[in-house]
Amino acid sequence: MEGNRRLEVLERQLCGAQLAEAPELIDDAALSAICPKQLQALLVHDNPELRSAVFEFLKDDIFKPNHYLSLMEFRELTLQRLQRFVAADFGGRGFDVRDYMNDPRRFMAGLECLSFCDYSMAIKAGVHFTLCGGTICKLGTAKHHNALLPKLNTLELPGCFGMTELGHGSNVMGIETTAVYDAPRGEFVITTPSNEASKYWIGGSGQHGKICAVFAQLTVGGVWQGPHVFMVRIRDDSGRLMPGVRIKDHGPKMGLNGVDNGQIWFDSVRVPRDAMLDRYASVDAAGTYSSPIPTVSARFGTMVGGLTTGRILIGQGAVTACMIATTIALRYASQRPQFGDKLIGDYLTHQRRLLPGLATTYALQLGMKQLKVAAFDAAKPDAKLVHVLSSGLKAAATWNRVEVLQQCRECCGGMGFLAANKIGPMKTDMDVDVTFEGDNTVMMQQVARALLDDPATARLNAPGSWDRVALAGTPHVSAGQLHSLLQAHERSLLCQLRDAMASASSGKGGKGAAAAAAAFEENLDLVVQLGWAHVDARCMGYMLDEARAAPGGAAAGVSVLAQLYGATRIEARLARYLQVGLLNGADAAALRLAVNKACRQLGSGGPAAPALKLCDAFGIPEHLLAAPIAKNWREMGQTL
Ligand SMILES: Cc1cc2nc3c(=O)[nH]c(=O)nc-3n(C[C@H](O)[C@H](O)[C@H](O)COP(=O)(O)OP(=O)(O)OC[C@H]3O[C@@H](n4cnc5c(N)ncnc54)[C@H](O)[C@@H]3O)c2cc1C
Repeated sequence: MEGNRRLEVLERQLCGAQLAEAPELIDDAALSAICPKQLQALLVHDNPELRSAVFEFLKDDIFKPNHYLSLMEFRELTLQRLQRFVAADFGGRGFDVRDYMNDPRRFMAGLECLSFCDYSMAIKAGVHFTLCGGTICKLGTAKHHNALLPKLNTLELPGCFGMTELGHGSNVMGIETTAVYDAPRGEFVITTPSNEASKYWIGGSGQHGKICAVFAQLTVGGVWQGPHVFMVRIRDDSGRLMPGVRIKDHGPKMGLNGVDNGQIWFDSVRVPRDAMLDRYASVDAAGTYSSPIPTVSARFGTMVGGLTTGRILIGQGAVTACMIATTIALRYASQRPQFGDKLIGDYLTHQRRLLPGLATTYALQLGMKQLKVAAFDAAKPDAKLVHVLSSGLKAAATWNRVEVLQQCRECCGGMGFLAANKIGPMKTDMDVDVTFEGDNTVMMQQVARALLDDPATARLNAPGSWDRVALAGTPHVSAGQLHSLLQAHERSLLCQLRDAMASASSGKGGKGAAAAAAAFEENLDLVVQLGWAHVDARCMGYMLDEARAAPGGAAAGVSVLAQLYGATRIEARLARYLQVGLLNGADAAALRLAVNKACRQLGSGGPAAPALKLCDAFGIPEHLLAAPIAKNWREMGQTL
């Protein structure tokens, strides 16, 4: 009897793949209620006047794309663009690096707008203002602020950020450059002890940089104190290299060629005692080192923990790129027929390739919004939350960008390959965002580590089997079902990793923390999946919160996309859901049909497709869309 029932269940599950009917994800009434204006207010939520002023400023001819320039001409143009930016007054206050401390949202908003125009300009500005200027702001004290920030504001002192070395990228603690205090002369001596210790990839150092925030291992009175930051002049006012400084220009890269990256060696370069950024540690004239933070690792963690703005900007830039590329590709799809009258946007494959990316772009934009609230608005920011969100969202946003831009490029066919249509140059210029400001694989490990270190993890129960959330046979899949699936998926990974580490550390021959760390490494594939799972569940939660609080026309748009987002994130990781029993074969089949149906609802209808309204809500100014196929492809080569 029991055997028969099991056979029946098995049969139902196997046949379910054919029999499932499409449950509804999206309600048609919600689609017609979408209001782009209300949605835009929800998505872009701070400094509207500054944003409009920067967008207006970017109408100048100097910001028009020019794909015919040589490497050196492009670098020169990028520098000139930045000079224009620092000279602009943007309705009265201009752009001020001190806003990194005083008004971080304004600081972010000003720089965010540049990535709508050109990534080289955005990154050259980011290196100068955020990495160099922000480091001075956060790790320096009044003497550094007063002496350096006014010169950064005018670009009199183009700044660089010297953290990475040839031999030490992701492992920043391992850098080898040394700074030894010479008490009789009251100076630090900065040295590159080996070629592997040369500063590598340093943005702005190849040609234009004059000052660099150099990370070096500090020794005072023979005692090693760990990495600290020193402001070192690398070129004099007329642009000649300083004594003891050697720089090799990296030359052409696969993209981002408006930025002059370079490699730097320091040969016993002497800098005054004041060159050390001393907010968290200082050395007095007699050579006494002091810091309120007792250990090297805690001190370094505090120093780099204060520098998350750059990481947030990179994540936001990736979301912006997805907005631009998706808008271009969907607009083109809504006008371009192929095989008779059928618009390419009406093919299911097209909808399947573009619309999950649109939903993810919304999810990540709302995730970035919450990250900014956590990082900049709280009276006392929750450092752990900021760390988890900034690491996870940076990785998710940039990996998502890789996928979205590739799909958009392919969906535009040959037109996607034309530089004038913007997607291609964005793809090559931005490819590095998965690597810099924290390599994505390493970032996802940081997320997982923080989750596993949380004492609440130890109390999570891991059931023998996970409760299935039945999608097959229901007429409608609710947001609650999707969200609880995403959360259960995250919990399943968390429990599996926690148990693997716990049994390694307590098992026979286990060696406590070292054995747990080895188990973590043994399961790095799951570790990265956990990072993703956390971001997916959090973003879905943020979307649902926004939908509950927003006015009707915005709530409709967010909840429609939350449905597609949740469903497609689950679909992308289906193997795990099936493996742990959160879904069965019939649910998987039903999910596929539900996603197909939702994509049809959003993407069909040519220029009237609801997806286009959702793109309008990004509020991208027409002059910054700058792709002829986003306007009227039939006029290519004539008026466009
Ligand atoms: C265009 C560009 C501009 C840059 N600008 C600057 C700048 O201005 N200033 C600056 O200081 N730096 C800069 N960088 C450096 C950048 O931050 C580093 O490239 C980055 O930190 C990665 O280091 P890496 O290149 O040595 O790669 P590695 O750390 O060697 O990583 C190589 C590969 O190994 C993997 N890996 C590494 N460690 C682990 C691990 N623990 N577990 C699993 N996998 C691992 C990574 O995922 C990656 O795929 C720039 C880089 C580029 C490309």
